[in-house]
Amino acid sequence: MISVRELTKVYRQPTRDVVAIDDINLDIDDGEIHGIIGRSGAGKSTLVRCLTLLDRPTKGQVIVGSQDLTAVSDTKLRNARRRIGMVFQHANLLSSRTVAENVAMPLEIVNAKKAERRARALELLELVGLQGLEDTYPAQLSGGQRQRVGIARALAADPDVLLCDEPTSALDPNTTDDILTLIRSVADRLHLTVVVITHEMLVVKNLCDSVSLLEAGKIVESGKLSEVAADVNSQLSRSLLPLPTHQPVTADLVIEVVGKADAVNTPIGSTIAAENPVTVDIAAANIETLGTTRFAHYLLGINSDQPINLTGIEATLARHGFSVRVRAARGVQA
Ligand SMILES: Nc1ncnc2c1ncn2[C@@H]1O[C@H](COP(=O)(O)OP(=O)(O)OP(=O)(O)O)[C@@H](O)[C@H]1O
Repeated sequence: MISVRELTKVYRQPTRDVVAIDDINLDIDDGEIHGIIGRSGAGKSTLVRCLTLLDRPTKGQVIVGSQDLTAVSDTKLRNARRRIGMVFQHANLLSSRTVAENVAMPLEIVNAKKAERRARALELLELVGLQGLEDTYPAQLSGGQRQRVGIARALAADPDVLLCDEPTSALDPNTTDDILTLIRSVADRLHLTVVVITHEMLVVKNLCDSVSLLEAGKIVESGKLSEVAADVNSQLSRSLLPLPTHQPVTADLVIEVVGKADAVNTPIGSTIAAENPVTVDIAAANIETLGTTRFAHYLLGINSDQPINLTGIEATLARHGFSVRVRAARGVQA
């Protein structure tokens, strides 16, 4: 379990203070993959540095397992940090060292014997699918292979937590998919808790169990992927299940609805019209699988020759687990 409590980082500048991280609270369960998504300047890099205590937070706690990293002395911190393996955007491998030597570097710091380092490196290289490449040099590898070496190196000291900072931002789409699949499989096999910092929704969609949205140093939304996706009012839901471009909708009532795609047996329009005296047009739709669940996001234009009972429509949709957001209403009963 990782717990972040009231984490705050203020950079004091001569003319003003910059609050880069603003009172963040977060709990990540053991074995969970949690994505923290934010735009440029949201505070992602600062958060990574504070989580690893490379930068001392101004206030707050970072608790890994039962150890409060903010409470340990600088000398003990080096040991405590070994529980967190780091994966970066660029693997930053040493070009003068072989792949196996790069993987084993964290073990040099703890004075592991040469044979032990080599054995561990070979084991990890097999885990990340690079068996046979142990004696090659980084320059002989592709970007994706170098990132695999970076992941193996992050696992060398047997961490409990993997902290991935923009792990796929420098990779092409196919290699991104491969690396995300690899992170998922090593996390499952080694029962790691993973924190992924990213600006790419694709990473959240394809890798994470839960997600937080970071904006101006604050977490403004957070939850299990399936929960945030199902909430039509959440910004994350709109990014996870974006509607395709569509014509402007003119109708008495225009609503967006999100829910589990398999929760309705008949098309959504028939489901609503069966219980309400209205006609329903689907103006746009997106059905996507997140984790193991298929979600549907619809934009619906609803018309009737009598005043529309919005509460009745919401009740029908709620019974099927759909959340509703009203975009425009002009023929709706008060
Ligand atoms: N050392 C520093 N001194 C002063 N301000 C800083 C410092 N580091 C970061 N900041 C400020 O803190 C805020 C968050 O920056 P940070 O680099 O953490 O964001 P980010 O989400 O990682 O952005 P990017 O994706 O562009 O790297 C920004 O306003 C930035 O200008």
